[in-house]
Amino acid sequence: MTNNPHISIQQLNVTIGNQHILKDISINIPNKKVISIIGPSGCGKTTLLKSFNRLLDDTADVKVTGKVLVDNENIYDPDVEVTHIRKKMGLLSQRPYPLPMSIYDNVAYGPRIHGTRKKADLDGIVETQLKATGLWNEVKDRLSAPATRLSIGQQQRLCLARGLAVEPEIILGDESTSALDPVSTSIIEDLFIRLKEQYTIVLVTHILRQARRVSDYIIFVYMGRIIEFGPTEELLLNPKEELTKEYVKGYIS
Ligand SMILES: Nc1ncnc2c1ncn2[C@@H]1O[C@H](COP(=O)(O)OP(=O)(O)OP(=O)(O)O)[C@@H](O)[C@H]1O
Repeated sequence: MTNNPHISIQQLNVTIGNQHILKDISINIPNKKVISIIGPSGCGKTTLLKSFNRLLDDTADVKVTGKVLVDNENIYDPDVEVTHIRKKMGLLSQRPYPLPMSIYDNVAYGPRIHGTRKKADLDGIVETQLKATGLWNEVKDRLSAPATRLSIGQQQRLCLARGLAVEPEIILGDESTSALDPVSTSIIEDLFIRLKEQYTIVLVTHILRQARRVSDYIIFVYMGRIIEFGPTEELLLNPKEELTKEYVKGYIS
């Protein structure tokens, strides 16, 4: 599983102020799988996810040491361009944040920034990505309507379509169904499962049932350290470490 990792984290340590948040993290994230990061509140899940696309750069008083190799390139090398890294990754946050513009323009936004100008090309991208996220039939007759008129679940799928439109390789999700109703949650989960044919997907989730439904592998984090990493069923049903056992006990019983 780790022969050809998409993301390889080596001796990553993150300190914010005088708090040591992530401690000696080393892990290989396999290509084109869904990986869930689980663990108790405050253990460092979001910080770990943010380290993948250098979103921690925006945090005051942060110190990052170690390496995060994406496609064998250390994204923390001083000469690496952050925009180049971010283009490889789409981030889906807890709540959908559609841009204050039409449905069409939300999806076309990224490609336009990256230089796609022709209407026919943009039309093609918009249709492809709205289809990929199962929205096309729901919105094809109102592409020029404001994105904010969509339901929250539709907005989250639109944000996913917007991210996919710049052709990332990796999708990062930070509790990206936590604001959604069960039906929309299930649609997004199904999308993750489908999209892993093309993308590596790393999700932070509090919901162990969701981790079981969607992921191939699970990373269990506790107090800033990776305690266990393994195939989903194995980690949830037959964990090796006592701490993992304790954490998943509630889920099993
Ligand atoms: N910008 C920041 N400034 C100071 N401390 C921070 C900052 N961001 C995160 N932390 C601290 O880092 C630790 C890990 O936070 P993080 O958000 O990564 O945890 P989490 O596991 O995702 O938590 P939750 O499940 O509650 O979202 C926490 O103690 C948090 O208070």
